[in-house]
Amino acid sequence: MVYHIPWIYTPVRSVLAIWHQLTKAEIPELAKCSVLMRDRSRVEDTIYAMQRAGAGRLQVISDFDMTLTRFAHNGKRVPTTHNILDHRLLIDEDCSKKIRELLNTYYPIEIDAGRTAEDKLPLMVEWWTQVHELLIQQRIRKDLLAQAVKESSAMLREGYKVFFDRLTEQQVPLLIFSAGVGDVLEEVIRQNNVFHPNVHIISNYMDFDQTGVLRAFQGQLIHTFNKREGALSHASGLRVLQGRPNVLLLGDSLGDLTMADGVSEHQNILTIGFLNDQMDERKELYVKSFDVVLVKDETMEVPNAILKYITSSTDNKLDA
Ligand SMILES: Nc1ccn([C@@H]2O[C@H](COP(=O)(O)O)[C@@H](O)[C@H]2O)c(=O)n1
Repeated sequence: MVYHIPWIYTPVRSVLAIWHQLTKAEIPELAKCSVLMRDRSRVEDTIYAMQRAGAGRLQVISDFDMTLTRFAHNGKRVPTTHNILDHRLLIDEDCSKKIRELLNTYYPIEIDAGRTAEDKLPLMVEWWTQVHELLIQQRIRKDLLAQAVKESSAMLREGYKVFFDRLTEQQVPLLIFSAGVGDVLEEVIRQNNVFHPNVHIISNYMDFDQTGVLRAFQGQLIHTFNKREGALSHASGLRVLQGRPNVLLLGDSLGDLTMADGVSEHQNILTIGFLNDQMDERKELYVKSFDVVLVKDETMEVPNAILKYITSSTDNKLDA
């Protein structure tokens, strides 16, 4: 009502604005020049609302390849979970050549800013299906996967340990939702000592026969642009995620934005997108689509700072 009295309107608004500023999230990492935001105020309000709700109401949903793992290191591409399988122990030269040709054909399509997701979808199915067929023909042995991962240049982003450990300490579930290969993904996080009990994975898992030889892939294929289906069929059923309406979502592809579609009665969703490749072509689209965009940032610095802020109220309670 006071708002209807003009002379009181401005002071009340100013006091409210100052109060808002004072109580807003203070995260200096958001001021880095690699951080882009369409609406900084909305980002801060969302983070603040999540902080007030606390760690007990939070879940984190993250993509894996090129989101939790680096895109490049020392100027060289870091392998995805599929590419880790391109190892002499697992596949022969001819298969390796074919898989690389497919990557060179389809990866540019996956990241093409000029094509729609609908347009890309059948082509992604083609890519994944052909590669999985080739891998099955190679009769890959389960017992050799760990060694292939060990000898690969797979690398999680700098600051990954802080990220995984913080979530574990705060008992926040982490759902890794990946169109990569689940068995390889598990091995990467196991070898980095962060496969904690709060980590849940939805991915393409291999199906081995009794002798431990790859014979198929389990369940419905997950590729970059059908994560919504997986979110509705698998993630929505995960009991550990129930009663956690606030979501911190991390991805590197626009398809990753649908990973939280299975969260019922969500309250606050903050999306963070790593823009690793084709920066100039995709910047505008990413800023429109993700709340926070991290341009060519190989670290977990910003997600860690946001996470620390959101879970800081629980820290205080634990200290008390
Ligand atoms: N044969 C393939 C198929 C896909 N990729 C890449 O893996 C990424 C999928 O995994 P997410 O954890 O990011 O969902 C995807 O972005 C493809 O570029 C591949 O390298 N080889």
